[in-house]
Formats: sequence, structure tokens, C-alpha cells
Amino acid sequence: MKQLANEAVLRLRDVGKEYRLYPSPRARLKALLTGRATHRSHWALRGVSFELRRGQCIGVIGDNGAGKSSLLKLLAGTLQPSTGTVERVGRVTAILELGAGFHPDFSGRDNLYFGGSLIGIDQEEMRRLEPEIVAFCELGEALDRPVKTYSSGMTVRLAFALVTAVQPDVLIIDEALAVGDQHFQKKCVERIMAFRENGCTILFCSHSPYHIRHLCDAALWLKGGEVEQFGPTEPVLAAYELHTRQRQADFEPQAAPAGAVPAPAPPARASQAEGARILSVEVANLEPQEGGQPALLQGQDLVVTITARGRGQERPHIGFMIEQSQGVGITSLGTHEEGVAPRCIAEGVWQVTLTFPQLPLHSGDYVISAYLFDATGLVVYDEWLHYLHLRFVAPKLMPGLVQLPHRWE
Ligand SMILES: Nc1ncnc2c1ncn2[C@@H]1O[C@H](COP(=O)(O)OP(=O)(O)OP(=O)(O)O)[C@@H](O)[C@H]1O
Repeated sequence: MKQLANEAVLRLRDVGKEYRLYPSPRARLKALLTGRATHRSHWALRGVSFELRRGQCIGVIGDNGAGKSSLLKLLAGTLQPSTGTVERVGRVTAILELGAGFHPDFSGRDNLYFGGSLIGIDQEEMRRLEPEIVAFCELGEALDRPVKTYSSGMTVRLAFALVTAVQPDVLIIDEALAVGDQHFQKKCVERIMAFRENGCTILFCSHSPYHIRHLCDAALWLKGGEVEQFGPTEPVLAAYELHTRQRQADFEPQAAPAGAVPAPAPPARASQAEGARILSVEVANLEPQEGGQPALLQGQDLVVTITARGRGQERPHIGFMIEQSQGVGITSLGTHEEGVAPRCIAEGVWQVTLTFPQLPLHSGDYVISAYLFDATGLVVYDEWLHYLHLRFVAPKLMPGLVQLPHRWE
């Protein structure tokens, strides 16, 4: 069958998922035996309808408990919907709960055949794929040891190599990739990107707005089990970030009054890469203000210096983002995207200075974030999200957000 570029590969119609909560295991058994309902029901998803087309990359976002994992499991087919239908076209592969299907007493190699048969790879095909999988997972001699002797990182490597040995039509990924070392994470991301270039539809759930912004062409925001928004990434992400900030403000009644902006906050996320982290983010010519007001930028140039420690000898990449304080993204930049190499200022310590001459923004309050990436720019080592709020006063008062390059005739 000829496959059309905009053909739907996944279609959900009015999908709901109910979890039944019993007061005790005994009550569950009793309900089973008597057929009388003694449970409390919890609808983790309700009325979810959308379509994914071939080649789309979708990021799923939402607060804890919004139903993201339940949705991914329904799409993967490891969970059945309580209402509605999920239609899949072609091969759907899920990287969820990696390694959960392995048999602990079998060797890694035997588990390839065992696990492969569960995801539709027969013995003959596995014999053909085995050398590639073995090379990718880099387990060496450990491959012939029982899986129960593996670390969680080793299990993930084997499982990832197995489930991605054949390019699927749809790839579903949760945060499982956070396990495993940076070297392997990078390989995984590269493989996923290659799938994407070959027209595979990718759906992933991530708490990293950077990855969603850069990898996805659409975002799906789940709120309380329902689709709050589904559409092009940027507006959905901006709306979600605004919601997150409002939620935070509701939870922090002691925080500064409306309009006031907090002083530099500690980093939003500590680095997980051995030692790789942002060391400082400095903005030149900032004058602190009283009464919780954001620091005032003196002059018209915005000059930001970001210093970071890399991983070993690797030359990392550095990213920057500026947004309106109320959550509208303005620009994000990365050295990897512009072929810029951060300068080395001490062993393993790197720095960039980013200058926006005559900052073309209108007067207002802004917030900046800094990112540290690996040498490919794919893996985020560290992120200081909304690190510094600042106020900028443009020479002229004009409505709007930014002065675009323009020409009058
Ligand atoms: N097996 C289960 N039995 C009962 N309730 C469940 C079960 N799995 C999930 N839930 C509930 O369903 C809701 C959605 O859970 P889900 O794990 O899908 O959310 P999530 O968006 O992935 O959350 P998180 O970001 O915290 O991982 C939550 O209220 C959760 O407590």
C-alpha cells in the first residue's frame, strides 16, 4: 500500500481511561466474585481525540498526574481504553518501562530473541539484526550473563537497542531515556533523530521545554486528563508555561506582589552529567532595584556572559533564551545552531558572551534562561530556567513587543 505523507498513523476518538480504586485487595476480590461494584473510580483520561500524521514529532506536556503516562501506554497498546477507540497504522514501538519484559534468568543475548518475539521480530530476522544490536548496546561480554546481574543502565541499553532495531512507523518515548550515561543518551537521541528524518512519527513526553521546542513541531497539553491544547509547539508551550507560573504563584502566597519579580533564583535543575553544570550567568550593566522590582538594564545593549563546566575534556555548547516575564517566548539561541565554539577559560571550563546590540525590544520586564549542552547540542546537561528577571526601558514608548528589522518606502 502506498503511504501518503500526511496519512494519519494514530487516531484517537473520545478515549477515556478509568482506574478502579478499591479500598483493599480483599474488596477487589469480593467485587470480582460478587460482580458488585465497591470501587471508587478515577478517570485519568476523558474525551481525548486527536490524530497524528506520518512524520510529525509531538511533545506531550502536563502537570504531574495529568494523564501523560496513561496516554502513552494507551497509544502503545500496553493499556486498554475504558471508552473510545485507538487506531494504529503500521508498526508502533514504545520505549516505555524499558527492560520490563526481559526474563531475569536469561542472558542478554537470549533476551534479544525472547524480547524480540514479543515485539514481532522472529528468530530469523533477529539473527540478521543481532550484530547491529550487539554493537549498539556496547555490553561486550556482559551480553552472555543473566540480565538479573545487569545495572539499570545496562538493561536500558539492551532494551533500547532491541526496540529500536527496526525503524517503526510510530515511536513512543517517555522519560526512560533519563537513565543511562550521557554517551548512551547521545546515541539514543541520534538514533531517534535519524528515525525522524526518515519520516517516523514520534511522540514523546518530556519535562524539558528545550527539547520540546527544538524537536517537536506540535505539542499536546494534557490537563486533568483532558486535552487542554494541541497545536503548533510554541503557542502551546507558552500557554503551558504561563499556567505553570500562575500555579506556582498560587502556591507561594508569600512571594513578591503582582508585578514584582524575584531576585535571581537558584538553578531550576541540577545537572545530572558528571560535573557538567552552569557555573554563572552574568548580565552586564544591571542596576538592582528596591522593593522586589527586577534589576534595571542600563543602556541599550544586552550583554550576557555564561560560564560552564563541561564534561571531561568535551567542548560543550551553550544556549540562551529570553522571554517576556509573563511567559511569551521571544528568542532562543544555541552555540551549536550557529557554529560557535565556547572559549576555554580554564581546564574544562567554558564561556560565551552573547551581545544584543541596541536590544530591539520595547520597554518591559523580561526573564532569561541559560542551557548547557553536550558537544552535539542534543543532550541538555544543565538548565537554569528563568534565572534572572530584568527590566528594560527602550528610548521610545511604543506598543508591542519587539522592533522587527524593517524598511519604510
Ligand atoms: N494503575 C493505576 N491505578 C489507579 N490510578 C492510577 C493508575 N495509574 C495512574 N493513576 C492515576 O491516574 C492519573 C494520571 O496518571 P499518569 O501516570 O497517567 O499521569 P502523568 O501525567 O504521567 O503523571 P507524572 O507526570 O506524575 O508521571 C493520576 O491521578 C494517577 O494517580
